[in-house]
Amino acid sequence: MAAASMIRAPVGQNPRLAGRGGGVVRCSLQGAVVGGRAEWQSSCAVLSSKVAAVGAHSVNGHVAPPAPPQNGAAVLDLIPVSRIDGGGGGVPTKLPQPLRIADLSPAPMHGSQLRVAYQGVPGAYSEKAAGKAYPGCDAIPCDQFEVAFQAVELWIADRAVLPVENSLGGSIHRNYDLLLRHRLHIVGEVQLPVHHCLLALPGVRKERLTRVISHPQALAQCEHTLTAMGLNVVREAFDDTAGAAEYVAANGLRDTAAIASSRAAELYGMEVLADGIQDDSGNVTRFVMLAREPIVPRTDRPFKTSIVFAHDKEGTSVLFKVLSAFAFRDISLTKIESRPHRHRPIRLVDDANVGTAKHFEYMFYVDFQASLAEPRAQNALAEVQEYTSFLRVLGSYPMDMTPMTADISSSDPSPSS
Ligand SMILES: O=C(O)C(=O)C[C@]1(C(=O)O)C=C[C@@H](O)C=C1
Repeated sequence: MAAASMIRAPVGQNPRLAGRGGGVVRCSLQGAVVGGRAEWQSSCAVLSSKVAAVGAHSVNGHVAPPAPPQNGAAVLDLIPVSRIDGGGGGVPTKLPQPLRIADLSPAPMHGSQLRVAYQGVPGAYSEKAAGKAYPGCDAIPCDQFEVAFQAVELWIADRAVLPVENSLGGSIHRNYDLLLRHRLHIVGEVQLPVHHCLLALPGVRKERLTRVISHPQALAQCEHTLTAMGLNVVREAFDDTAGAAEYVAANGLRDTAAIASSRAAELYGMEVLADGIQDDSGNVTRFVMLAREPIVPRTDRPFKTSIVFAHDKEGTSVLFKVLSAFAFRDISLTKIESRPHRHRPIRLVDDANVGTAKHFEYMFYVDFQASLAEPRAQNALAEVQEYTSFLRVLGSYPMDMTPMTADISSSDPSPSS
């Protein structure tokens, strides 16, 4: 898997920089807004999500087609952007490259050279998950989940691989919300064993540490082990695990450790103070693979289908009826998640005698173990539609059947949809 340039949000939209009030910011990256998009003095290329939002489609000097073709669109090459001189000189160290014939060829559908967006920087677990999902792909780091969604929508990437749940930390709610807000399809899943290390600058001893930084999920997954190690120090959230390691290294922080992977230690010149610090040795994160088009569901291997629905009727029986539509057909549910209904978060129910009751309204996300190609799944969904006011199939895709103990670098390359 080749590393690629990073896609970043502009200063105003970057949660790493916004509202932290002296918290963790990555001082190694000097922010500047140039020509309507933010660029940082770093080795990474930058695409602002603001630019993406207004549809400028400018990537490192290249302009993507405003209305991408439906099939086999050209995928533009990401090259390092011009760097911004700290003194304001703005001397570009690398100019935009001319488009080549190869840049105009249709996006490959399998494996090598597929451009896969993930959230984080090289060394993040999401990068590893992208490599498991699409061996040999070009992994494209993005600074936010939302940017990874947009990168696929704007044809800058062919796929996105994003975490949705962890065996210790639970659901990654942000991605559930984004799945609903965007129109991408789930085309596969990968489950990645997550093995955390405590990283510090070479020569730093544990006793000197006053702070541990990492992704909130990683901090949660190591909470008890850190305490058992006597590390009752400040724990601070960072955008991703590898980014935390990079930050400690770039700023020479000798009082701060990061929780990240051993690959992050190698990449950023950090020392592993402790290995395997997750609270459970079977710590696993599940990622979904997203694409612009759905895959054709099949029945020759185990499939999972993910749906989201809402109902506008009162009472709990709707949920019961929906779930029984699967139970009666012997379809196992593997996951159920509820999120606040964005457009109608509260329902007021007037009761003449007692007053006004206020109920929260929810969107329900359900994963079930069947392919949409199976009549029993189609019938279950037809029934669910009768009970619900809104129903969307997020995807029907092959289940990740890789043994948990397998070394993913040598494992069966899973579904490459
Ligand atoms: O920060 C990273 O390295 C990530 O890839 C993100 C992430 C997550 O969002 O859950 C992925 C896997 C681990 O559970 C910890 C963090």
